[in-house]
Amino acid sequence: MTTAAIIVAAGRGTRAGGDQPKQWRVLAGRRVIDWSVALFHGTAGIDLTVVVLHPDDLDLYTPPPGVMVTTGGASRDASVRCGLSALEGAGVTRVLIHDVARPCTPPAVIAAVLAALDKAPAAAPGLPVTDALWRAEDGTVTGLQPRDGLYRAQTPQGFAYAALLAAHRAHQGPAADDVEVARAAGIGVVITPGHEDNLKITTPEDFARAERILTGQGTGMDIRLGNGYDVHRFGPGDHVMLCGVRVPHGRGLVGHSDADVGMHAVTDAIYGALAMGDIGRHFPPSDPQWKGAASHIFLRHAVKLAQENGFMISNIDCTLVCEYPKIGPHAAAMQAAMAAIMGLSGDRISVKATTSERLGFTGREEGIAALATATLVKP
Ligand SMILES: Nc1ccn([C@@H]2O[C@H](COP(=O)(O)OP(=O)(O)OP(=O)(O)O)[C@@H](O)[C@H]2O)c(=O)n1
Ligand SMILES: C[C@](O)(CO)[C@H](O)COP(=O)(O)O
Repeated sequence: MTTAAIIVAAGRGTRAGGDQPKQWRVLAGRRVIDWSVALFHGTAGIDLTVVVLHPDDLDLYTPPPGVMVTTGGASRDASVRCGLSALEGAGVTRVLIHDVARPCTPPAVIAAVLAALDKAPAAAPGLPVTDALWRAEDGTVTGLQPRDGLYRAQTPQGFAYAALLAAHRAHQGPAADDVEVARAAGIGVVITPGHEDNLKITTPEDFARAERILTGQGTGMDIRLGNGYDVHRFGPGDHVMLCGVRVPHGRGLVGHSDADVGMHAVTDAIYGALAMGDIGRHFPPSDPQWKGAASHIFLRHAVKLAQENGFMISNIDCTLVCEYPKIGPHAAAMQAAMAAIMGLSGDRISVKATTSERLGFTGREEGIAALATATLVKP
């Protein structure tokens, strides 16, 4: 079984506007064509990739090693025929045809088409129409169009190679896509799951949406990661505050506030994920009102800032670095204390510890260090 992908890229992109066809525009740091080729070239299940270019564009494209280039025709179906012909004699058994203008296709969409081709001669992704459909004239609704059984067609569309080549050669007149050509030749086409992110860049507005998807923001989720690091030195005292828990110890930690080094690292991780500075910026040590302050004030502030900016805290991971006190016996209480302050369930907070093998300032028991990571999600 040899599977090829044909990427049709010979269109002029007239509806998308701009001073060059849409496949040459840069989105999220890469040209549209490069995103689309990368969906297939070097991907498991795809053995060969062919890019079909307009004759005027040949100089614009240096194919990655292993990618074939051929020239297209005056219409999409003519370009597909050029791509299919270029593969003759290459031993190809299955072929996927993809629009270069769909650079955001989720891998699962491609995988579903390939899987369906194991059992059917043709398969293509589609999305059921969910909105009501109107008929209209001059901007006024003239009637309703039943949407039952209607799908929005996407690519890649997959076929047994020889059957599609024969279907294209026999086809008379234009065709919207290869499913139309295959059906005209009596080939049944299975519908596989499409995806909203699999948009075809058609109009100028589509570029911004495609860019959001390609930068990971089009999933509807904005995911941020922040880290925090803090150190406090030991001084006189009979306990230390660590992650909201009073832990008996022969010495205390020195600081402007209660010196809860773990909670400070967690707080800074949240500020970091929000790109909103650190504790020192929000609670300056020069301000006497924070002298001896309980550190949950800082953590609550960071959590509130996250909420005000539309983020929920997905998880926190905090590591305390010290020889003593031993953290293990208190870790569960620390998790519970921070979960209560942050309004999270305990399984989203991790508190763990390590020694530094007696090396460095923590190894010499001069102080305690803490590192933390926070993941914030805006749904
Ligand atoms: N002669 C053509 C026409 C279209 N296509 C390709 O077919 C796909 C779908 O077509 P469409 O979105 O309509 O692209 P364009 O034809 O470039 O756009 P427009 O119709 O706005 O000019 C695109 O990947 C396009 O490059 C092609 O290879 N050869
Ligand atoms: C093949 C196709 O992408 C299916 O949706 C589409 O038909 C091609 O684009 P066009 O805008 O119809 O030319």
